[in-house]
Amino acid sequence: SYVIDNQATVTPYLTQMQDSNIGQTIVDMSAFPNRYYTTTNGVNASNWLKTKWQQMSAARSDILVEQFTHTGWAQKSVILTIQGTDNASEVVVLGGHLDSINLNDRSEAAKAPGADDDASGIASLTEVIRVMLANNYKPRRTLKFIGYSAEEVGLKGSAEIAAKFKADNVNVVGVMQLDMTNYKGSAKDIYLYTDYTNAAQNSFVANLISTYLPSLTVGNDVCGYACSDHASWTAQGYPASMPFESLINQDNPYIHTANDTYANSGSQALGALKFARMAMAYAVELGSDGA
Ligand SMILES: N[C@H](Cc1ccc(I)cc1)C(=O)NO
Ligand SMILES: [Zn+2]
Ligand SMILES: [Zn+2]
Repeated sequence: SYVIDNQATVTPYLTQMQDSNIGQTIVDMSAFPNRYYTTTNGVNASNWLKTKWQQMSAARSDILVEQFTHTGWAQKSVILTIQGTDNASEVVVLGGHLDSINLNDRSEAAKAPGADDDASGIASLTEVIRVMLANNYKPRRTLKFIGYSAEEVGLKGSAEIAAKFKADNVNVVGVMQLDMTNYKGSAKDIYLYTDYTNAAQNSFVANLISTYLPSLTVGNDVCGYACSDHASWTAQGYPASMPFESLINQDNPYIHTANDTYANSGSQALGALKFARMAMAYAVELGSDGA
């Protein structure tokens, strides 16, 4: 249910979240020459994320980090699962994509740092995981953090994963997509996209922001097409939301080029921290619900 009743847990977690950690993850992840879904660098970036999440969660026997092998390309998606305690059959998904693209060069040596698109989203999710683990948080529902492969070439990774979840009858009660969280292109802080998403969950996310992050301003917009991995989940009938950094006509001009760098996001991660905190509130409020 969309009742907000975990302030005692969420509020202290939010204060522990740090932009410096998010910034470091963006720097580390955008150091790969590219993360394109068919290159060696792309495969290495996936393995790097798996190892990072595995090392973070090594002490927790209720946490599994695995890679999802896709059909027809080498770069795997990465899934970190925190098994729920007494309502584990209900699943909450938070995702971002780990691949990147340079539209002018798809070769092995292409420069596609993808700092904002979408190292920022992965870094935001990683800070959520870090603070949850630092506090030994144990959700009642199962939480799945997913770094999708091959988003840039038609949401291929999330399409396969969402279809598999549906085929396996997984009861996903909510999905949040973080794709581009660190470039402030518009006046407001967070824009909830209303197409290819779920209206009721979007209202819940807006309520989470006004409850936990009252200084942040919220807007709405539409993509007009299936603009990120949330659309793969919506296509399978699951409720998804896509909080985004800007209005569609003011999106980061550097994406999909060699210039999507941390420096061109202002060499800061205060923007991504806002999204990380929103994601934390979403994950704990939904994750803490019993059957
Ligand atoms: N198409 C998306 C970028 C993108 C997503 C939403 C909006 I609004 C504008 C641009 C993409 O490249 N995701 O990786
Ligand atoms: Zn993206
Ligand atoms: Zn992109």
